[in-house]
Amino acid sequence: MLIGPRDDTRELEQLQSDVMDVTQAMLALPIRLPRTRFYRGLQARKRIMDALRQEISTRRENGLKLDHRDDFLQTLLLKSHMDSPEEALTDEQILDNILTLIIAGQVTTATAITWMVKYLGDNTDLQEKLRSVQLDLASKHNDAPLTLQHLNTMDYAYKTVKESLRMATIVSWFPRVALKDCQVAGFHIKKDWLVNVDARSIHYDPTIYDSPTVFDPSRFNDDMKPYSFLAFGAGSRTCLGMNLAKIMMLIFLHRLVTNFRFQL
Ligand code: HEM
Repeated sequence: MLIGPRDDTRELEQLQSDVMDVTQAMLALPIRLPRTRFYRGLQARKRIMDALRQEISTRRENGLKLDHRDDFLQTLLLKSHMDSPEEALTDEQILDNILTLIIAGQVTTATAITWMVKYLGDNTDLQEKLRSVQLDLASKHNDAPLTLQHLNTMDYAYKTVKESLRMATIVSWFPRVALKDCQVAGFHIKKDWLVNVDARSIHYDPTIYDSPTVFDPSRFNDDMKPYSFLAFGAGSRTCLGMNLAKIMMLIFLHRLVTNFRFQL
């Protein structure tokens, strides 16, 4: 989707391991010494950028318009090719955009799906209920390939996705800098203070969610308090890939429960 399918398995494995190293470095102490997690992340980032640079130059050599790839890198390249020089993205900006989307979208979604499988494996009664709803939907759709319209009818599955995201809280906190003195819920916050929004604590707050440690998709039958569900953040920095992630999780869930029965 971002840079098209990779033909070379070794290249793909290297990319996956590099993405993992960059992700882990983001949570490491910033010590630039060989063998540290941070240093490994920097090296991995450089390898990813070099590989992407190589990909860009190959596509340019092949002639962008003749190279009929249907992925995000191609879209950015074609756009920068057609834009006026002042508006066009530089290669470095294109590379940064692709790397951001790989890092922000890959491990988050994979981790969210893994937790969803675990919660359903632990709660086989809910899994059974979901299976029956999804099989019923599949038969109504005559087992046709899934479309957005189909996904929009998957109410219980969507609540299962949300409940998994609440309990797993993949991005646990969002660091911010206060731009001016302000008050939040009676607390005085001074300009330049570092503030952490603790999404996990909100997701497990019993005054917001009844029995917060219980996996219960039906809790989302009721209207929610504003800012009580922060799996994708909130406000102007809300996750850019939120809808894509929800779609990927829904499709995975549908395929999983309509084909397998599992327990952990
Ligand atoms: C289940 C999967 C995902 C979760 C839980 C998730 C979570 C988040 C959260 C909490 C933020 C806000 C961070 C903050 O406010 O500091 C965020 C931002 C972002 N996410 Fe996601 N994300 C997911 C999937 C994706 C995907 C699939 C993509 C793209 C392909 C993506 C791209 C981004 C980008 C670009 C931002 C930064 C937005 C900005 O700062 O303007 N995410 N994500």
